[in-house]
Parts: sequence; C-alpha cells; structure tokens
Amino acid sequence: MEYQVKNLIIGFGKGGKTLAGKLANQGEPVVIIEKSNQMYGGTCINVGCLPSKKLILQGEQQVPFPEAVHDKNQMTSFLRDKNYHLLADQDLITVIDGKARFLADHLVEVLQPDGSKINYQAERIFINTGSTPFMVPIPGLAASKYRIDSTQAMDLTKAPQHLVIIGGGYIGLEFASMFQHYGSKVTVLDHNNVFIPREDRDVADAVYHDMIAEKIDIKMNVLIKKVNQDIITFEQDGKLHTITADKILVATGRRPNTAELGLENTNIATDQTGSIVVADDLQTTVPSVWALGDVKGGPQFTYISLDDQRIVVDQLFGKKEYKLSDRTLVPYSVFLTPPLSRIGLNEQDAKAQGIEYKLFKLAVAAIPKARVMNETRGIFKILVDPKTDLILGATIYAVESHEVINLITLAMQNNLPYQILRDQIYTHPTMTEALNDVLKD
Ligand SMILES: Cc1cc2nc3c(=O)[nH]c(=O)nc-3n(C[C@H](O)[C@H](O)[C@H](O)COP(=O)(O)OP(=O)(O)OC[C@H]3O[C@@H](n4cnc5c(N)ncnc54)[C@H](O)[C@@H]3O)c2cc1C
Ligand SMILES: NC(=O)c1ccc[n+]([C@@H]2O[C@H](COP(=O)([O-])OP(=O)(O)OC[C@H]3O[C@@H](n4cnc5c(N)ncnc54)[C@H](O)[C@@H]3O)[C@@H](O)[C@H]2O)c1
Repeated sequence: MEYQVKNLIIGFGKGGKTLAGKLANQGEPVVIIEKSNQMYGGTCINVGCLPSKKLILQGEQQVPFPEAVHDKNQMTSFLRDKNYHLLADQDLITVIDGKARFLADHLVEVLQPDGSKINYQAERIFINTGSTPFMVPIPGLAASKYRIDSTQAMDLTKAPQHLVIIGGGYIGLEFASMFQHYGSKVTVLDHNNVFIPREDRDVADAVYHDMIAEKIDIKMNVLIKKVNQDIITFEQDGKLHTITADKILVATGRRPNTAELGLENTNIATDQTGSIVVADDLQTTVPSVWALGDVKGGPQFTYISLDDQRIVVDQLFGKKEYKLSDRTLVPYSVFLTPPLSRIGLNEQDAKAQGIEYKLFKLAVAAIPKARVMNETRGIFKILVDPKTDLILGATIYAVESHEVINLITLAMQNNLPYQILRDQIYTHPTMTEALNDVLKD
C-alpha cells in the first residue's frame, strides 16, 4: 500500500511530537511514525530525563529502590499515554506504529508490528529518531550477562550491591550518585585522565571530593582490558587490576539512530559519527527533509530537540529568521546531589580564548537557603566582561542550581548587565537570592 502525504515525521521524540502539533494547528495533515509503543513521547519521558530525575529525587528522599521504580513506572506510563492521546486524538494527526526506513529521498517504508508494510511518499519529511547507547568495543563486554544500559538500570528489581559504571559523563555520574543513595557500592571507571574535563578544576575538584566522600569510587585514566562476565580487568598507572560487579552499567555515550534508517537509499548525508548532516535551517542534504534532535549530532538534550523544532517551524510558517547558528547559549545541568549547572564561559575557557574577565565567586555555605536545606556543599562562579559588565558565563555547583542557571541564561540572552541580577528583589529564602551577594563588587 502506498500513500501520498504532506508531512511525515519519523520518531515521536520531543521535537517531532511538538512539530506535529504545530503543523496540525496550521491546518496541515501529519503522519507520525513510532517504532515502539513504549516510546510515545520519546526517550526523555520514557527512559531518559524524567524517569532518571524521578529516581534521583526519590533516592535523595530515602525511598526504597523497588518502591521508587514502581512510582517511576507509574509516571512514565501516565506520560506515555498522555503524549499518545495529545497527538492521536487530533483529526489531522495520524500516529502509526512501525519502524520507518527510507526507500528513496521522499519515499519511506514502514514495517508494522503485524509484519505488514506501508509506503509513504511525502512532500516533507522530518527525521527525529533520537540516539541509542554506544557499546564500547571492550573484549567480553557485549557477551557479559551483567552488562546493563541506563534503561535497564532504571528497571532493576533491586539496587545492585556493587555497581560498576563504565563512563564518567552525564549518565555515569548521575547514576553513580543515584545508586549510592539507594545503598549500592559504586565504582566509576573512565578512560579520561581528567575528571569532568570541560569544567574548571576548582569546581571539578569539589564535585570529585564530594562524591568520594560519599564513598563513590571514581577511577580515572583507566584502560579496560576485558570483561569476563562479572569480572572487569583494567589497567591504571601501569598496573593490572580486577574488580567484580553485580551489574556493569555502560554509559559511554549515545550515537544517533541512523544505521537502520535506509539512508543508503537516499542522498541524505551522515558524518563519521553517523549523525545526519544538516544546514543552518536543519534541512538535510535533501531539500524538504529535515533532522531534529539527537539524530543530527551536537548536544544531546531534550531542550535542544525542542529548540530544533522552533527552527523548523520558523522556516515553514515564520519569518525564516531563526537558525542553528543563532543558538549560541545552551545551559546544562548534571543532576548530581547537589546538581552542577553551567551556562557560557568558565575560567578555563576564558583563559584559553584570551578573554578578559572579572570573577565573582561565593561558597554555597554562605547562602541562608542552603542552610535551611541542609545542603551547604558547592560554589557559585560567575564571569563578567569588565568592559561591558555583561555576563560571560556561570558555573553553579549547588542545590537548586538547575533552576538558578535559567535566570542567568535569560540575563545573558538579553544582554543584561550583571548589576541587574545583583540588584533584583528576590523572594526569600531562595538560592536565587544568592545573586544579590555573589555579584557584589
Ligand atoms: C538516562 C538519560 C537521562 C537523560 N537526562 C536528560 C536530562 O536530564 N535533560 C536533558 O535535557 N536530556 C537528558 N537526556 C537526553 C535526552 O533524553 C535526549 O537528548 C532527548 O530525549 C532526545 O530527543 P529526540 O527528540 O532527539 O529523540 P527521542 O526522544 O530519542 O525520540 C526518538 C524516537 O524515535 C523512535 N525511532 C527511532 N528509530 C525509528 C524508526 N526507524 N522508525 C520509527 N521510530 C523510530 C524512537 O523509538 C524514539 O521514540 C537523557 C538521556 C538519557 C538516556
Ligand atoms: N542532565 C542531562 O542533561 C543529561 C543526563 C544524562 C544524559 N544526558 C545526555 O545523554 C548523553 C549520553 O550520556 P553518557 O553519559 O552516556 O555520555 P557522555 O558523553 O556524557 O560520557 C561518556 C563518558 O564515557 C567515557 N568513556 C568513553 N569510552 C570509554 C571507555 N572505553 N572506557 C572508559 N570510559 C569511557 C568518556 O570519557 C565520558 O566521560 C549525553 O551526551 C547527554 O547529553 C544528559
């Protein structure tokens, strides 16, 4: 069977689902294809941000792990159902279960769960297929029955006694902190010789020492030689070591979901990482085929996928002004306890780029709300341009930093001098009000 459609979206991720709603609001019909009925709404709500943050919070609140997993599952199934109906209940939107694959530039085949196939010839195609965990080629790792990914880690029936995590990036550190709260002994193995290398050393040292103080074992500069089921052999400082794990969580990055998309049948180009190559307006190398979110490479965050959708909508229905190159400020938060958040430049970037800066720094212990919350660890660092008074960047390692960072981003985005944040009336007691003090000359 072959259908002609105006808009075809492959993947029910953040960008794709939001775009589907916008297209329908413009009176246009849309077909959206999703390969798994457990993934309506995409990675974030089902197996990514929201379930992990729910488990992190419940771990901090000392909820027993099985209960926390149960609550997490209730939340994800509620959100999945809500997301499905938000689209499927609209007259102009058709949600199709099935795996999509290109047969030609504008021709897509969908393999449905019952084995039947439908073809769609589409005027416009939007690829939003996300990413999948990348399996490092360590001998024996793929065959180990102790190996899990982040999705499986969040569905365990009990917290492992000894969790070994390969990779000390976002997932590795967030899950290390989370499982430590559920009572697991946690060891993190990372091949980098520097811990969280993109951060300033004083901040990284503070995070490292706080994690070590919580008995999380972090081993850097590690070369993993082999995995024999639950035994991991690695080299560090020229010596061979072995450790035994109840579970081995592989958190060594995620790669775009392009391998099974049939792109070899098209003129859609990918780069050496498998990411779809896009222009500044997010069109691929085939006109009227766009890529949004993780699948196009670059930062892998839900809010990037959402913002990609803004670029596409602006091309289709707006002033055609908003482009990828306009997105210069992207904040992030690593949800440790306490969280580490960042926007713009830090000291090491400023020095490397020869940018002059004035540094404002405050220990979290000086903030009343931190005392109220019994979480006095961490630091605020804000860099300001001494000539213009504009904020160059901020790193906040502090409880609630994931909220405060958004206010600083807003100030930077709107070119507000730092004095505006310094002299603002803030509610009390809050972590935000620390900006009154941290920015004092
Ligand atoms: C454990 C974890 C925690 C995270 N925490 C955060 C966080 O706190 N904050 C944050 O911003 N980001 C976080 N992320 C990253 C974030 O989840 C992703 O960047 C984001 O979800 C990517 O969205 P997307 O729109 O690109 O695609 P996705 O949401 O991944 O959607 C892609 C969809 O396409 C479907 N699909 C794939 N191939 C096909 C095909 N051939 N045919 C049909 N359908 C297909 C998939 O099933 C999926 O539903 C986290 C990720 C993980 C794994
Ligand atoms: N809070 C958030 O926004 C959040 C949370 C979780 C995930 N995410 C997203 O998910 C993506 C994937 O997360 P991730 O942690 O898997 O990837 P990552 O790129 O953040 O970290 C991967 C880590 O694995 C290490 N590594 C790679 N190969 C290794 C090897 N052979 N041996 C030992 N260590 C090795 C790297 O040095 C790095 O520290 C991230 O890029 C992030 O954007 C975001």
